[in-house]
Amino acid sequence: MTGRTRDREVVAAAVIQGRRLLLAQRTRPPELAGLWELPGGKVEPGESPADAVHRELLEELGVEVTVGERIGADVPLRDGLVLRAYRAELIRGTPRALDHAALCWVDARELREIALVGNDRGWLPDLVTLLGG
Ligand SMILES: Nc1nc2c([nH]c(=O)n2[C@H]2C[C@H](O)[C@@H](COP(=O)(O)OP(=O)(O)OP(=O)(O)O)O2)c(=O)[nH]1
Repeated sequence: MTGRTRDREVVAAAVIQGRRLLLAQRTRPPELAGLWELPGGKVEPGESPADAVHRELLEELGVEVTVGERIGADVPLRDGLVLRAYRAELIRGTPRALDHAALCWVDARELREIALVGNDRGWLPDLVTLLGG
């Protein structure tokens, strides 16, 4: 196959309030079900990463956010996808698990102990720092 000039991006949002980070528990696919992630999803064609964070959090959590700076390193995924994390700040609504099994707010200590999806584990030091841990 030829013609792919850029990796397609998956955005993941670090929503922090006080000293806690919002995590969402995946329901699918089976190998990821039960593990915790930063909410987000694939950037659609023609969409900016910030627009994708905004759309995904509205769809998945029913909230509006403003999107901030990048966090941590790029994580290469399969099929030419690259996973990137961004800070996001809640501006309207209370997060609800519309597309996840559950949500939780974790502090730095809880974050180190929770079962994150494998691809997100490299962000732990960056996230812990943001939480003041
Ligand atoms: N949203 C999100 N996806 C992640 C994270 N870590 C990680 O490896 N992934 C992977 C899981 C999936 O293979 C892919 C994103 O899938 P998704 O199911 O959240 O995205 P989407 O809503 O656009 O999915 P779809 O309906 O098109 O399948 O990235 C993370 O922290 N957040």
